[in-house]
Amino acid sequence: MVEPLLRIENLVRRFGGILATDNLSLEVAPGELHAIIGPNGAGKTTLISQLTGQVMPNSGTIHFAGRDVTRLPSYRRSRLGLARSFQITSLLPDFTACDNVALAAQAHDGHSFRFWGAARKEKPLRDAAQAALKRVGLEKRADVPVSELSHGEQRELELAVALATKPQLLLLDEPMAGLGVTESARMVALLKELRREVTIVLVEHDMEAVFALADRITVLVYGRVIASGLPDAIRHNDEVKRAYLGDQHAVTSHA
Ligand SMILES: Nc1ncnc2c1ncn2[C@@H]1O[C@H](COP(=O)(O)OP(=O)(O)OP(=O)(O)O)[C@@H](O)[C@H]1O
Repeated sequence: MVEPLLRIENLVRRFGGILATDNLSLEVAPGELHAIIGPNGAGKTTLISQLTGQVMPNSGTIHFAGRDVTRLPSYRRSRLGLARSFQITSLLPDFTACDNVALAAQAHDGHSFRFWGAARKEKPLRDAAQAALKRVGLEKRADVPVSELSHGEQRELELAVALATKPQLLLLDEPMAGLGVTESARMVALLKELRREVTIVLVEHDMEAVFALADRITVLVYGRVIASGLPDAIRHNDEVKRAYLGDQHAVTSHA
């Protein structure tokens, strides 16, 4: 078997009396799109935050690209190729789309924001930003301030910001949140393109999107993995149906 790009072993994280991550183990192979689903409060965001280093586990290990990154600070993980796209928008509204991406690329290269004024005009940074914008279909919106972009475009821009750091692994926390039907379809199409180039861990409530995109799906309930496997097996898993998918969810495949 290929060495996994991400290997999580026996991860535990408590918040007071709440066990947000309960002895969780999981592997993600290179090139895979691995979806993580589960009801509200199941611990999905807490897991992603432990992968990026924003939350430290109480115990357990995280290996990324063959290295133990469990105790590494976020910026070191980012340099190794781990990027997160945020559930809550982290864009600078008064800056243009291109500036936002260039800023992310510059921060990733280890420069402080103090040099931003000069960097803004720096050609290599702007070229890298334009390339990332092109990958998400926003090249014609490069000079538009974020505040004037639609919600769907802002979500695409968040992806471009993450891509500008040239990640090996992209962690996406609810990229479909708040999107309408047309915008969601665009996002699914975009992720189908991106998944050819980068390994993705996707946290998402939109089951149509999850089943259209995922190679494998892991289901969390109360911080615990209750099932992990191919989409078809998850769809038909009785415990998953009882705990999460239920009869009210019409889980259909786009494929
Ligand atoms: N900083 C924190 N302090 C205290 N409790 C927290 C903290 N972060 C998360 N929790 C708790 O940990 C549990 C898991 O929360 P988490 O946000 O990871 O779930 P989630 O699956 O991402 O939920 P959602 O689908 O609603 O985003 C919840 O019970 C939550 O209240």
